[in-house]
Amino acid sequence: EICGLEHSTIPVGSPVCLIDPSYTVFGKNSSRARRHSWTHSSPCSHGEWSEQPICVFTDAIFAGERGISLVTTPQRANYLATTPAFVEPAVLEGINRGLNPAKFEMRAIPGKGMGLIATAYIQRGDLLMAENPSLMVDYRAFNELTKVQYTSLQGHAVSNLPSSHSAIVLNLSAHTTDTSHLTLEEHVDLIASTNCFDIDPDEGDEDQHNSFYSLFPAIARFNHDCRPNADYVFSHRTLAQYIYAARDIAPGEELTISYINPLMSRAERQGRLKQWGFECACPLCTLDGARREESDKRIETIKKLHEELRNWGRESRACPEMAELLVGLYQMERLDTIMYEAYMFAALEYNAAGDPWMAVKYARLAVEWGIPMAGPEDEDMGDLRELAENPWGHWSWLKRVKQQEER
Ligand SMILES: C[S@@+](CC[C@H](N)C(=O)[O-])C[C@H]1O[C@@H](n2cnc3c(N)ncnc32)[C@H](O)[C@@H]1O
Repeated sequence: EICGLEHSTIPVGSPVCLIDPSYTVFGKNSSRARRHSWTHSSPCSHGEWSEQPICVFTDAIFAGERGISLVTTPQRANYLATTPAFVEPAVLEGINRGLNPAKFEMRAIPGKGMGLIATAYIQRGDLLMAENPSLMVDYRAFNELTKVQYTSLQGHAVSNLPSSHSAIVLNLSAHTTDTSHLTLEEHVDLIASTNCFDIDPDEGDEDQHNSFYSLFPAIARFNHDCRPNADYVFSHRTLAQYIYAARDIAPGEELTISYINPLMSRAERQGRLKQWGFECACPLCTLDGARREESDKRIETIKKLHEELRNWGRESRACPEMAELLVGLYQMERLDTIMYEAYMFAALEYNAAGDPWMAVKYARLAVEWGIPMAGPEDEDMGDLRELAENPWGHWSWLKRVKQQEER
């Protein structure tokens, strides 16, 4: 209990509990140390073995009074409050808004609850949504607190949001039709487990071990497909999740993302999706026996090729033909959301074999497919741009040839 407040019912806009600046990661004397005016910052819970309390921090005026609630330690809340999303509101321009004109709408989808259907032609790379989280729950809460403690904090976190925002959150799928018998805490916990994404900490966050379980209420309406037509990427700068089209999409098609790693066999995928509480009936999972087996074999080969292509030691058998095989297998498997990976491997192998023109072709393809999926700030994208500009000056130039000569 660091704020002396049990249950905050403080009106929006009243900074009621300023966190001790000694909790900031920058230290008391740093110019970046600052107190954030959380509009609500209680209650707190302390796990039996925890070093720090875990509290609810709500900024009800975040993102044009949309609001955001964090369940985390004071130190991490204060760190997040120093990032551009909080201190430079201009970076949030265009986020949390629908497309104009709209290119999709929410409809009931048989067997899946609600979902999103394209109403206009969408091009690969088009931005479909950009949204800040309503709720971010530090994994420390799950690791250090009892279920009663963390569900209570989650309940407060949602109640603290502006009422129109909390109503949207409480209207999300809780993966069970009848929620009338549930307490608020149980209801919020079910909503969180049905809809949250794991968001890894950024480089400046000292607590690198704990991700944030994060809820984006509009993005939560995307259903799963093992071969989806859209993908997501998170920006720590804007604290927003961005969804981009991974291929061209025709009106009438459902917009989907993958909730899991696509490079898994059907049995593995089904096992993982059962944890989300549903049996996947996507086109890939419902292939007939022989075609399903072929898909599984392709995935197995892709994983073996990854091992060879990632190995820059002398013992690797990697070569451009192997990378071409990988590109072909990705295409056969319709791995549109990660196609850039295969192009990246091909660019590096051609360059390492001393074929600059094929290297530039694949580097350009990797950047073209990768920017919407991995984000323009992604390190690999920077490396591939350098390769495309100057293959001879790139670290991979003739790398495999030199190794063969040394043998
Ligand atoms: C993040 S929500 C997606 C939106 C949800 N359908 C709704 O009505 O708001 C995840 C839940 O949607 C349903 N769902 C998503 N993808 C599905 C799929 N491929 N097949 C069946 N149900 C699916 C499951 O109930 C899952 O727990």
